[in-house]
Amino acid sequence: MNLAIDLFIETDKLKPNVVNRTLDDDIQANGKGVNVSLILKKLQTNSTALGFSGGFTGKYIEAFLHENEIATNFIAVSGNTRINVFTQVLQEKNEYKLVNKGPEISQKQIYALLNVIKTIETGAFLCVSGSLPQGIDERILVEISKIANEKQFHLILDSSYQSVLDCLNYQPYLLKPNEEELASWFGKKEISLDESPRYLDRLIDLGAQRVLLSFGGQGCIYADKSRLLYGNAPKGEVVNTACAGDTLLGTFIHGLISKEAVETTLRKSIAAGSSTAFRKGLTDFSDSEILEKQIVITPLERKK
Ligand SMILES: Nc1ncnc2c1ncn2[C@@H]1O[C@H](COP(=O)(O)OP(=O)(O)O)[C@@H](O)[C@H]1O
Ligand SMILES: O=P(O)(O)OC[C@H]1O[C@](O)(COP(=O)(O)O)[C@@H](O)[C@@H]1O
Repeated sequence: MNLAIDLFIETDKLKPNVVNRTLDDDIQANGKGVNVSLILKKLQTNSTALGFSGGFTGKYIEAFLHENEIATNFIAVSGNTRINVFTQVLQEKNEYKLVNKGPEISQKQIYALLNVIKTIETGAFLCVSGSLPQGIDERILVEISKIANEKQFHLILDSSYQSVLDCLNYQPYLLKPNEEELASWFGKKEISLDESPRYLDRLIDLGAQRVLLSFGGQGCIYADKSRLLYGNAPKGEVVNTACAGDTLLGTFIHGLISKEAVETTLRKSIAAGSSTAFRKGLTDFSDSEILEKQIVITPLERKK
């Protein structure tokens, strides 16, 4: 719902109160759902991007999607679609991620989006990713889950909000937390890779049909009722981890739509996510084969 332009900056140093001249910069049409649509398109799967679009920044994203032959059905709002800033500071080896709130959305505009969602056909896939712009209560996720359950379309949720747990009553098709989100849902500071399977099992017991847990440089775990699989992440030089999760998810959704074996899809998705982490923008899948060779998919034992 919350489109974004990502401004990516590379700088040697970042010092307060002086002019910091940067080494490189790049502007990318973005937002979690937009990234999923872009990745699907690179894999020859069509989608329609939904959400709220405002001002010149919203128009830039719409134009970029159209250039890439991706359909859009955005609700126009006043104010500007946000610009998020990602700064790579070379001397520090640190990445600073500044993510803004997004424009204010009115009740009428929220209803307009819900009405679009109500027209989604049985068997289709709806991916709801990322933060909500201002004026939208997180309970909208529960409302969307209810609609998905009634209409029987496949709902994918990539969201940090606590309300995701209430969505589980409506059996969402797939959840994509990272380790921080999983920990916060269960009121914990952190959850290690080893500890995570039992929390994934709890999400499945509560109603999630499948969960894809991303673990940054440690890779990813996939869980459904019958399978629990782990894939390591390949090694490489990290350039910009923003959008790695969206790449992983977009590639995974493509695999689910194509009814590929889950082990194959998991390997391809981790490779794609890492490929995005190893460059400035989204992967073009050119290094997928090489990265996939480093990934081993291992079944994990379920602890009772
Ligand atoms: N440091 C890293 N090294 C290699 N791969 C990475 C790294 N960080 C992220 N990735 C890849 O991107 C995927 C998603 O990363 P993650 O940071 O967990 O997502 P999110 O952005 O949703 O938090 C990982 O499963 C992995 O494949
Ligand atoms: O919707 P949110 O949670 O505010 O995050 C938006 C940001 O997430 C990203 O899409 C990246 O997400 P991931 O790193 O999880 O793949 C950014 O590039 C974008 O600016």
